[in-house]
Amino acid sequence: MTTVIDGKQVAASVIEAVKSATQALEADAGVRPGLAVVIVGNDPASHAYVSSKSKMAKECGFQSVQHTLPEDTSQDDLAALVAKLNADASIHGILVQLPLPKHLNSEPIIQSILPEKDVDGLHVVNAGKLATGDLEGGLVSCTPAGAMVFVRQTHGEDLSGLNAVVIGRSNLFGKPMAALLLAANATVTTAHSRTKDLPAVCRNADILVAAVGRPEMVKADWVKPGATVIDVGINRVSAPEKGEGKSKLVGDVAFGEVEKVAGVITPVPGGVGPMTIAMLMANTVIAAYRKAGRKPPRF
Ligand SMILES: Nc1nc2c(c(=O)[nH]1)N[C@@H](CN(C=O)c1ccc(C(=O)N[C@@H](CCC(=O)O)C(=O)O)cc1)CN2
Repeated sequence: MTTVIDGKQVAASVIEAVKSATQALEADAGVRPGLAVVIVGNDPASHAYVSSKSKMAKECGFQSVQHTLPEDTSQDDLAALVAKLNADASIHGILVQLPLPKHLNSEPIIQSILPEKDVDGLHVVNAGKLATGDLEGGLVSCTPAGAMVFVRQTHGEDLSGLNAVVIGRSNLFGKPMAALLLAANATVTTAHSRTKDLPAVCRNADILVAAVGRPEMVKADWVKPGATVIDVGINRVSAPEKGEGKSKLVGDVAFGEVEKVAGVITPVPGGVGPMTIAMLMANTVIAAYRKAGRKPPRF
């Protein structure tokens, strides 16, 4: 029997743990976690994600601040806002929603966030800590941290002897996911658009993680029977079966056929996606604990 992971349910249990940790920190140190979310421009999907983040931060008991900047915001104005948030002692986490409008360069903006407030885990200091196996000292990118919760629930803490394949090598997901799997002792292959015979590489995986942004690319005959398949893709495709002009979300995995082969699989929607926001809340509470000189809980 294949297990279909319920990402909403797992995310809800992370959120409950974040709420308890927030209450404990306020009671113990008088500190309320503060999260600032910055969005530039008019992208509707980004606005939906940001309003979910701000709403969830409030639900967790945080001080939640949202900065909505116009499409024509300059690089200097955005940098000035980040500098202001860096200097604000009531803000423990800063997140700049990606992608930014095309005229802005995201890299210097991300690198200007103080590493201890970089709740997206994208600063080179946090990426470097993860790459060197320091999982306690830094902040880990939210989507891979969430995917890793599923992996731990399925296989436990120690992945010794298991082959893991991550398809995709982005800084936001593929590289940190590979580093997390390696830190848990898996034998890790990072595959990408230049990988030769990708289906054969994937068939070797006990844990297969797809993050390429190509709708339903991973087919049943790419998957080892019984493997754990984590789908990170979120692709909007047309769905004429739902009516003219209608669309639906699909992952990078052809769920209908892969479900019959995999041992464990995440759906899209309702798999890794909800964990992204839950782990952002977890990172914010971790940052607040550290600022207060307290040992943060593990999520
Ligand atoms: N600064 C960042 N920007 C972006 C990140 C990020 O982690 N940091 N990730 C994505 C977008 N994202 C959060 O920002 C995100 C994507 C998807 C979901 C989610 O819950 N998806 C649902 C489906 C939602 C829908 O119906 O459209 C699901 O998969 O079930 C949450 C957050 C890019 N930008």
